[in-house]
Amino acid sequence: MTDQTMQFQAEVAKLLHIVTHSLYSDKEIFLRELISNASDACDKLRYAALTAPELLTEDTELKVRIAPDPKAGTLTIADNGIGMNRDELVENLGTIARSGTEAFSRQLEEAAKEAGKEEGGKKGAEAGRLIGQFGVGFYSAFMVADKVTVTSRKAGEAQAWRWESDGTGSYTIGEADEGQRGTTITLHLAKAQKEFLEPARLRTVIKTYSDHISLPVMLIDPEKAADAEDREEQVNAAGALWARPKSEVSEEQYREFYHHVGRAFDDPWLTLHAHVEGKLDYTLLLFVPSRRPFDLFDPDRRHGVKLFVRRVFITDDCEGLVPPWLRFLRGVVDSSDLPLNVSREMLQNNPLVAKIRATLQKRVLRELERKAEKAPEDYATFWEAFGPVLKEGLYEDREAQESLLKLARFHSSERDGLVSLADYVAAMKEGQSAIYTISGESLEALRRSPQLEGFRAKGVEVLLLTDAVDDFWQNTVTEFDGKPFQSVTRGAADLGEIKGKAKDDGESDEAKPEKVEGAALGTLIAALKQNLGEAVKDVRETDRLTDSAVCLVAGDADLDMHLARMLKQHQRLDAAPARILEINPGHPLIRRLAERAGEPGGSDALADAAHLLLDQARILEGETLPDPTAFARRMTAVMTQGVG
Ligand SMILES: Nc1ncnc2c1ncn2[C@@H]1O[C@H](COP(=O)(O)OP(=O)(O)OP(=O)(O)O)[C@@H](O)[C@H]1O
Repeated sequence: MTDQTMQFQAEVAKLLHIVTHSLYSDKEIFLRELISNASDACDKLRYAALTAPELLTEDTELKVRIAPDPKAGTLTIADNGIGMNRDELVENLGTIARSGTEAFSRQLEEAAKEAGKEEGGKKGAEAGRLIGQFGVGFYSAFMVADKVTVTSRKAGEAQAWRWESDGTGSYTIGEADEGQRGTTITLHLAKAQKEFLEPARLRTVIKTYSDHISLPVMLIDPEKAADAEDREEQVNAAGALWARPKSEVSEEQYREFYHHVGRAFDDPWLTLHAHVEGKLDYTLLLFVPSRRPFDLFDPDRRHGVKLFVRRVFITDDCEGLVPPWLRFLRGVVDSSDLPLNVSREMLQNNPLVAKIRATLQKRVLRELERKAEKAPEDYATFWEAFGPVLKEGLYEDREAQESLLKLARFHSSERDGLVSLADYVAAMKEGQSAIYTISGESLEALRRSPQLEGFRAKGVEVLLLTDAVDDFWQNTVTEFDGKPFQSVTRGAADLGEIKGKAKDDGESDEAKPEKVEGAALGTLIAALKQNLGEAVKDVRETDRLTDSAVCLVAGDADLDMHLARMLKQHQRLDAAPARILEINPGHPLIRRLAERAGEPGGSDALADAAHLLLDQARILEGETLPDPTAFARRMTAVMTQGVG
């Protein structure tokens, strides 16, 4: 059968173009990527052989072999792992079957464009980071090779296949003669990349990036005769890194292991390595990345912790091992108690796994607490990246709630930087009984919210919540340290009870604007209600406004306004419940309207004004008006009167 020519999936073609043209720095990482894949392939074979031992009856010493051939100008990376059949070659090396691919290639293109401008440098590293994060691992071969040939025979199958490409748009695939199990990747090195034929250079690269790989990585010396005993040299330390005592593992080794196991390019922000002994014996080697992976919120995203049983890789998809709200973790759990032949199905609802998870969770939270205490600024960068995910735990896991509330940080209306709930409580004013919050799309928008005015005037701190998850945990978590959470856009403000800044500053009550009170206020409120009818739930005075005339808030028992808006946007709610229009009795406009309302025929005369006030409040909320035409008509009428 002749070879077939196939086109790369569009995204792959685009990535390849970027990989071959724009990444100037760190070309040597191609070797790390290919060794990493080879090691994974051996892990997979070892796991498959647990239930199908015939797969591993011959060629039982799993290893990776690196063979430079200076005469041919090629570098070969071979493994005797699981291998790939034709369909798998097409699927794995011709497409990227992952969600988020498009967003990724866009980011990459931008980073690459910038890198092009400055020849490598920081942006080059940025592109490299993105590549590592996405794990386009294999394609990095094209950073150094003009042509790549992959031959592979899948364990348990007879036919070997050859895949070949020069990295521009298409590849060929056809039957191959070689019969060795596993995958052999031959890189036809580009002229400028011949350094990767030198054993000394290869040795350094392997040592640097792949020392932690648990199977032997052998380097073949092309100068030595094929039958020479010392022709093959093991370059890496081999042996599971996580099984070593902490004292014997260097920072660099942890980092490189993290890159391998986490498919990452950044430095780990936190490394947690523990041998747990007792009723259960297991080892944890976990990492918190320093950067947020681009697909953290992808609903299909899984956690990145691999499960091993006595050094044998079992799965990277053990659902119960890590709570979803810690899905940013990377690393390894190696258990001595689970049976080696445990199937992935057996792992579901497994009590041993649940126990490991409980300890893992506790340890990670404890480490985070330590970091938060010892290095608050550093912790703040972590929180910015992963706080939104951790906060999911507030409603998903009641047991973790208390620890998570301690770990949570928030932006505030009164201070720069992030504050903890303990900080907040310590700064509460006399007479203040609740922890005030406001949620919305962005800090800027929230800071402009009219609902904050009265709080600001009194120096009462309000936590500014901008993550989508904030609306949800607030329905579950009712209090911290005995203080209830209270949204300033829902229910009444009890500012009257709080002794605020104004008084502390010695400002007298006389300085406050004159307020509409008593019957006059009652008449105005009645007039507004009459004119607005069903459009509002209620109209009432408030002390939460100082500069604005009006604002909207949700009723006590209703959904908070931001949540209602979000649900409506996502078609999860037909119509947001009618809100309460609050008016500022000290505002000149409200005073003027109150006078007008008291005159004969006042209520009818205020029809336009009532609707304009409501529309204005809606605009302040960033909402679209239900009837813009009516708004324009009323506005024009009022302006005409005003100008006239
Ligand atoms: N040496 C190999 N042996 C067997 N399969 C391989 C080998 N190299 C790559 N593959 C297969 O090709 C797929 C794609 O590899 P690639 O390096 O592009 O990404 P990846 O390893 O899946 O990265 P990530 O884990 O970040 O998704 C792998 O998932 C694996 O299934």
